[in-house]
Amino acid sequence: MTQTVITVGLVQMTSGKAVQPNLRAAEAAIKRCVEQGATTVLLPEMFVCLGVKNQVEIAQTQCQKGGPVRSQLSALAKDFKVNIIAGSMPLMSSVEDKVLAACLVFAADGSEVCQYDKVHLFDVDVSDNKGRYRESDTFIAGTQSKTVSLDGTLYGLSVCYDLRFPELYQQYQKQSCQVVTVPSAFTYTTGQKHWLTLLKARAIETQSFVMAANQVGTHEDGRITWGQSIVINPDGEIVGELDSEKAGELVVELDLELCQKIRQSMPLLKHKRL
Ligand SMILES: O=C(O)CNC(=O)[C@H](CS)NC(=O)CCC(=O)C(=O)O
Repeated sequence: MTQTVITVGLVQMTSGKAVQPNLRAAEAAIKRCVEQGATTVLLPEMFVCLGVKNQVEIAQTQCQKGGPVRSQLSALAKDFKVNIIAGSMPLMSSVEDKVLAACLVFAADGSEVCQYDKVHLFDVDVSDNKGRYRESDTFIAGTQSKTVSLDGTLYGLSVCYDLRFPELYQQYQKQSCQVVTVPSAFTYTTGQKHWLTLLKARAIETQSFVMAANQVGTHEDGRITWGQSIVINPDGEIVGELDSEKAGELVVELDLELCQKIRQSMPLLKHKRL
């Protein structure tokens, strides 16, 4: 049945390099979200392993189909009867020694229902303690937008640096997505400057809810991420947010009728000329 008000959860965590402790932290956080009524939970980018060099090995031995990560997430979804939009994890690609940054979606019956591969790779110099980010050294870019319907709500999927490329979200607007998801590991430096503004812009432009779950704090590889996981409504207002200091969960209600109301009173899609 299609619901007009849904309850969603976002997980903000400080992922380290080892897979199992990260998975256990994600599991505990998902459980807390479900206890607060969430029926769909979003995990951040690379919740499974952040800042590692052996992504290929992790993809092959832990994130492969039927492997420990995907079986555990599937079991979690089924046991807690919750949809899980699993931020991202490294998955094998058709290119040797390169992995995809994949956002897998698990429905509440435990089935894997969608895979979105991060399209824009973060090959950027940032004035922070790390300085140089070259995601394409280990990752290969996806090429397609992806939507997924969960309990009758249509979600448009993206990951982190994708947020800076509005044309991806314009596709989700054209497909009438009600929610777009942005699991992230935004740096502290760029997050402080750009995170909120970009997320608000995407919500206002697409007239949909934006759910953004971010990594937070100082990670094992020394990098610092921004936190401030947040939900913004189609009118650009903040529905709820976490702080930029510590791990936690955010559970909020989304009134999906607001998408329709806003789209009716200001029909951006109809007014598009280019
Ligand atoms: O590499 C990993 O282990 C996890 N992946 C990430 O941290 C990714 C790629 S380096 N980070 C971003 O895309 C940050 C984007 C950002 O901060 C911005 O757009 O300003």
